[in-house]
Amino acid sequence: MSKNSAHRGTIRLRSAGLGRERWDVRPLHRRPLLAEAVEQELGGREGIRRVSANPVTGRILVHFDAGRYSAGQLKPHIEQALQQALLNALDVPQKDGEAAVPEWDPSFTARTAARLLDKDLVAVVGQGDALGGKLNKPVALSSLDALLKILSPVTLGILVATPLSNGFPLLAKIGLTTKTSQFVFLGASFLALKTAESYVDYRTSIAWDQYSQEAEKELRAKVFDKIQAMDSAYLEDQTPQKLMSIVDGDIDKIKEFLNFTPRTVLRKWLTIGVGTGVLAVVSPVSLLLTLLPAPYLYYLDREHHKNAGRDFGAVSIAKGKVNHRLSANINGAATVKSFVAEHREAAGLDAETDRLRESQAVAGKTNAKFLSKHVYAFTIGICAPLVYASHGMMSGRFSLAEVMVQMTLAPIMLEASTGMNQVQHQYQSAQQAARNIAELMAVEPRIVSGGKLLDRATVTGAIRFEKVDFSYGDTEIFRELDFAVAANQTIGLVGPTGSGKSTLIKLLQRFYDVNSGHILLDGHDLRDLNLADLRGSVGVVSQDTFLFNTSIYDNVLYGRPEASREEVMAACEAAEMMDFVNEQPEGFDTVIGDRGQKLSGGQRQRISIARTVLKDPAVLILDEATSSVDNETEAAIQRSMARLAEQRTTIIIAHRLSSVRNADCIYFLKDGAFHEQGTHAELLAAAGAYAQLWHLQVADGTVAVPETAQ
Ligand SMILES: Nc1ncnc2c1ncn2[C@@H]1O[C@H](COP(=O)(O)OP(=O)(O)OP(=O)(O)O)[C@@H](O)[C@H]1O
Repeated sequence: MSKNSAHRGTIRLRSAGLGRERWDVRPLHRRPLLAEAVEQELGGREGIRRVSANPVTGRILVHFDAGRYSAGQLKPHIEQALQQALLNALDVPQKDGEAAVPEWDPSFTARTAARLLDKDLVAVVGQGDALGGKLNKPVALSSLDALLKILSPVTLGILVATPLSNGFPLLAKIGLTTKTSQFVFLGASFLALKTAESYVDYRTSIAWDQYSQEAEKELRAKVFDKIQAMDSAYLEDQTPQKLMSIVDGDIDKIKEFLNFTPRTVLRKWLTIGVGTGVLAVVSPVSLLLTLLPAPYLYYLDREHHKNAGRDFGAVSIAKGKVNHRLSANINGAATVKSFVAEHREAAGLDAETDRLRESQAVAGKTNAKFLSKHVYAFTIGICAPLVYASHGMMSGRFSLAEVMVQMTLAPIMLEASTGMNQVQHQYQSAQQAARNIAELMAVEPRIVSGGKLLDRATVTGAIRFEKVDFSYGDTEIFRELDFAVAANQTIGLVGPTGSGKSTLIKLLQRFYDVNSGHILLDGHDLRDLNLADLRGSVGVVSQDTFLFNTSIYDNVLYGRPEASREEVMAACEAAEMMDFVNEQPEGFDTVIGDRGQKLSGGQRQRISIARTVLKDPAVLILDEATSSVDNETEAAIQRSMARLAEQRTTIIIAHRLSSVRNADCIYFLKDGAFHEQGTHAELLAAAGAYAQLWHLQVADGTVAVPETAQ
């Protein structure tokens, strides 16, 4: 058979219309990365307008200029795109200017695709030689374990046959001439083998556990480091659930795979290998009969996997819906109660649990059906070699010992030859998990620390924006923005929602880099500065305070972990939080709940201020820090913030203008540019947008001010 005919159908035209064709491209099946790469490769070719590759179906839909290609002419382009995508993925070096593989070679693609599958898993799990080397011990123990598991039942079989046998010449050769001595020897050997098996079994489990746990630990640390190093643009694009599913679910899948799959495969192959060797000597016919039912059992297994996948998928969806409703009800308990919706919610839950029960019943039936079929086929399957062996004994072809060997080996080998679907499933699931991890690890953070160190104690906090252009993707936010804040000055940033105030602060902390222009801190371009020094010099108190589910004390200490207890206390005094801390049941040791939900907005805000006081940054940013509290609490918080603002550069962002009234300069930002700037008095006198907003807020009571201040 020629190489090409062996791979006929790898790429096949499925349907065609004017300017569009759908192709079956088998190597894309279940390979999302490859599908994506082929989309790019093919999409870049002349006359191709749009390509969508579907890794679930292994099909590719191509829209093209009808005048450029006629029906079926796309095949060589798909072939080349596929091959090129594989070469790129494998980093195969290309000769200068030459196409890497000029001719389509399906067997190359099949081989390369197989390597590509391994590549992700190996790259993710391998992590250099360290873990690879640590495989020796579990592999050796597993092999020994598998060997013992097959030797002990065979020994038992021979032991049982001893009283009715004529004695074993092999044992006679080592001096065991009587049946009794052979019986005792075989009994002792069986006991020794079983004892060894039990011990080795235990050591094997531990060795694989250790191996997989170490892999999990290293992997989790690497993924966590990677996420920590990612820039804001990337993180804002991801949902927390997606990252959590990688850090948690995908790493778990790889751990489970490493813990169980290699040892299962080893055991199966060794059992089949050794069993085949022994049976081939005792009786090749018996070997054949033993393995005869294996393909049918494999088929049963495969069908079951398909059906179970479908049915248990439905169970998992139904379960997800029940859980979702339960968690929405628990989290939104107050809303449910206030709308007196308990009965409605209970009825909804009832319907969901009914659907769950129905789907579980279907899945249970599928399982039971499979089990009974499997047991039936298995039992009938092992009958054939056993009947053959018994008949052989009657006709004098086999001794009882030989029959016993066949009887013990047949079920063990048959069992070993089934269940490969499960192994395959575990492999595929680990592969997908490895792909997700590999994708994450391949993302390069765009914000990289500069080399210039800053002495945080001597930073003055002078800030300058020079002709700063910035956009989120295509959305332009700032164009040639210029402004400066002198050291120790306090400025206010106000303006309508969406005008770019928070973006300016993100740029100042280098969560994003400017498109062009410069932002300088103490005369240094932020991109040149060591990132930790830069961020250590800037402190932010925002409306969106994130607190950890630990004690009040630990949350404040987060600002500067090396601070002394006295320093923490002083920071808390400055934030005027001692009164409320003393009212808590356990004072500073009170644990404040997830995100600090056991505290009020104002109390959370004060912890956030104390944390920033402790950090003692040269530049202080107050981003809507008092927007969620009442006027009285605002006044108290502002006192603390005023203390915090002394001797440092402060930027106050606020919608409530009373928060910025005392600033040295107030900037009114609109559509990414400063429309007005000046002191409160100057801006009121100018009677522009700021003054208008101020009068509005005074009129509706948003700000409470003495008459003289108006
Ligand atoms: N991560 C992001 N990706 C894309 N666009 C963004 C992102 N963050 C903000 N924007 C957009 O940039 C513009 C400025 O947003 P920004 O948060 O800086 O405004 P703001 O003045 O702080 O608004 P507010 O007063 O409501 O907090 C808005 O149009 C917003 O939709």
